[in-house]
Amino acid sequence: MSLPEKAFPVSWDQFHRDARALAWRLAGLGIEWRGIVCITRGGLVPAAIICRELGIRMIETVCVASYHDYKAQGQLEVLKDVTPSMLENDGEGILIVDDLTDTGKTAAIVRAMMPKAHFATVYAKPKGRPLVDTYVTEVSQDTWIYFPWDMGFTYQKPISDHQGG
Ligand SMILES: O=P(O)(O)OC[C@H]1O[C@H](OP(=O)(O)OP(=O)(O)O)[C@H](O)[C@@H]1O
Ligand code: HPA
Ligand SMILES: [Mg+2]
Repeated sequence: MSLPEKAFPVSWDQFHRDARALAWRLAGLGIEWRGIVCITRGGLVPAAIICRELGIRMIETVCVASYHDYKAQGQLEVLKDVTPSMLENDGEGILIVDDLTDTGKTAAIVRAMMPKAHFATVYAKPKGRPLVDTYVTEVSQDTWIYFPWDMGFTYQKPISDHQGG
């Protein structure tokens, strides 16, 4: 298995804009949402922005973990299931939110819980894209997305140093 080599760093400002763009797309669908189910932990951040924009106040979580090591996916664990009221009518009217879909494994497990829910992510890689109904930006499979909550300020080498010039 090859690990993603390219980097796609995202600032707070960029993430806010992209999550708002996702909210605009979702608003355009004209669906009256029963509630949001966000996939922790990454889905908490876009869910906060989307529920504010769409006026949704019923927010639930499904707690899933898989990337225990940096860039490497391990065993997928559902740490907490979604509350039963979200599962009614196969999840119809429910908006599932995550920060991104990569291999699509997390999306597949949550979709199976609520097959009629609408699945939205801010970013999508090609393998995960078919599992998502609405997303904003696609990045290639060999790219790692660096989210602002995982980052700090560090010195950056000049580009010429990387080129060995
Ligand atoms: O499409 P996949 O290959 O399944 O990967 C996507 C998932 O991986 C990350 O979560 P992670 O399991 O790292 O947990 P976190 O949200 O707590 O960071 C990300 O937030 C997605 O939920
Ligand atoms: N960035 C951050 N977390 C992730 C990624 C990524 O590209 N893929 C799966 N979890
Ligand atoms: Mg996650």
